[in-house]
Amino acid sequence: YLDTRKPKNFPPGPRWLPLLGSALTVFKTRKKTGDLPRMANELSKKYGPVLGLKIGIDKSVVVCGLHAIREFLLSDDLDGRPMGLFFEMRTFGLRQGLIMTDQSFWHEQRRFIVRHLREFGFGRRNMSAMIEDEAQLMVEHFKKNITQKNGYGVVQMDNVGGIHILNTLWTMLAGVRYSPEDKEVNKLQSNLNELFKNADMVGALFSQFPILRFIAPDFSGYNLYMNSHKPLWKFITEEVEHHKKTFVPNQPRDLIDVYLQMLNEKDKPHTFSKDQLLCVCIDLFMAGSETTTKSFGFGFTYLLLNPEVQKKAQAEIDVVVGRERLPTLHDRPKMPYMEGIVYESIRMFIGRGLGIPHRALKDTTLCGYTIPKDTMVIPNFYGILQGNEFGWDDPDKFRPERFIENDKIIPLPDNFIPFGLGKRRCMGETLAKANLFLFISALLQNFTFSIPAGCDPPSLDGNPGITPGPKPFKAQFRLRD
Ligand code: HEM
Repeated sequence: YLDTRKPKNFPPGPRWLPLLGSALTVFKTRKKTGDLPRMANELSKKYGPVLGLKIGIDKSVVVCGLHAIREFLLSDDLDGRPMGLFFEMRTFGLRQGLIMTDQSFWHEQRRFIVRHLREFGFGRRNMSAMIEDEAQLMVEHFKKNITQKNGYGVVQMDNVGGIHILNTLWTMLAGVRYSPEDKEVNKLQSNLNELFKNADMVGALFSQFPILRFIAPDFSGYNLYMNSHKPLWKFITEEVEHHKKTFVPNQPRDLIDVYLQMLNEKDKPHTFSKDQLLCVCIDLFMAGSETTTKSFGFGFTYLLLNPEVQKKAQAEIDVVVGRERLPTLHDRPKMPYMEGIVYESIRMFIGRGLGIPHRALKDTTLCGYTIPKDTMVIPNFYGILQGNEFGWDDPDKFRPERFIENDKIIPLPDNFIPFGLGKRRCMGETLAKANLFLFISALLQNFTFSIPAGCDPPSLDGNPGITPGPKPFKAQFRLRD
C-alpha cells in the first residue's frame, strides 16, 4: 500500500502499482510509441509537461515542455546527479568523474578540467588548427578507400567519424591520436555503441531491481553492462600508467600530466585522486566521441537521402572556400548553409532522446509541483526539438534553411537547447560544433555521397538507447568533378 502512495503534490502521472510503480504503463506506452522520449511525450499530453513516474524503486520525473525544461535546467536545487548502481558502475563502481557527480566535488573537478583543457587548446584558436589537421587526415583516409577500378569507395558511414572525432579531444587530454584503422579503439567504440543501444537513460533493468544482477545477470543487462566497460577501463588505466612512467615534473604535455602534477602536490584538495583521474578520462572518452559521432551519423543519414542538400552545401563551399584548401573555422560565418547542416544534424540526434538525468538535491518545486529530495528528473528533448508545437515546420525534415534568413544564421530559437542550460550545460559544445562543421564540410568539398547500389536507403528510425544512434548504413562516395 505504501508503495502505491505518491508524495503530496507530486507531478501527475499514471497510477503506481506495488513493486512495479508505473512501469506497466510506461512499458505499454513505450511499445505503442516506439521509444522512451515519445512515450513521455504521449503521456505528457494527458498528464501535463511535468510527468511523475515511478519505475521499480526509483521515483522519477520526466520534463517535456519548453517552459518546464527551462525552469528545471536553470534550478540549482535540481543540479544533482542520480545515485545508484547503474550510474556508478560505469566508473569502477565509484561515484566519481564529471558526468555523474555533483555538488562541491563536481564543481571543483569540472572547473579544474575545463580550465586546464583550455591550456591545450580546448575552445581556443589552436583547437581549430588541430581539427583542420584531423579533417585533412579524414579526407586522405577516404581517398585511400576509392578503388581505381570503380572510381568510388564504400564506407560504413554511421561510425566512420568515430576515431577522428575522438582524436580532437584526445590530443588535448592524452597527447595521442589514433589511426582510423586502430583495432583496439575501433573495438572500444563499437562495444560502447552496443552498450548505449541496449540500455537507456533511466537505467537498465538491474538498476531498477538490483537483486536481478545476482539472479538474472544476463536477462537484467548486468553482464553486458560490465563486459562492455572492462576493455575501456583497461585502455584508460594503461594510458594513465604510461603517462606516469614518462612524466617529467613541470613540463605537462597534456591534461593527464597536469592532473598527475596536481596529484603530486602535498596540499591538494581531497577531490583529487588517481581514481578520479581515471573516471574523468572515462567520462570524456564517452561524452567526447559518442555524441558528436552520432550527430555526424545522423547528418549523413539525411545527406544521403537528400542529395539536393549536398549540392547546395557544395555550391556554398565552392564560393567561400574553393577547392585549393580545406574549410577552416574562419569560413564559418560566411557559410550559413553548412552551419544549418550542423544544427540539423545535432537536432536530429539529441531531439530523438532524453537528456542526462538530474537529481533533486533537496525538497523543492518545479512548475508548482513538489519534487522530493533525491527524485530523478530527466529532460525530454524530443518534444522541443522534433515536435511541431515549438515552431518547427516539418520537424521530421532535414532543412538547413530553417536556421537561415537573408543569407545569415538566425538567432537560435529559445527551444534549440541541444546542449542543455544552466550550470550542468555541456562543456563540449564548442568542440562538438567545430568538429561537425569542419569534418562534414571537408568531406562535402571533396566527395559526393550516395546510397550504394543494392543497399537499402538509410533508415530514419534510429536506435533508441542511452543516447539515440543512427541505424548502421553504408555510403558510396566519389571524388567531385
Ligand atoms: C553534438 C554533440 C553533443 C551534444 C548534443 C551534447 C549534449 C549534452 C547534454 C544535453 C548534456 C547534459 C546537460 C545536463 O545534464 O543538463 C551534456 C553534458 C556533458 N557533455 Fe556534452 N554534448 C555533446 C558533445 C560533447 C563533447 C564533444 C564533449 C567533450 C568534452 C562533451 C562533454 C560533456 C560533459 C563532460 C558533460 C557533463 C557535464 C556535467 O555534468 O557537468 N559533450 N552534453
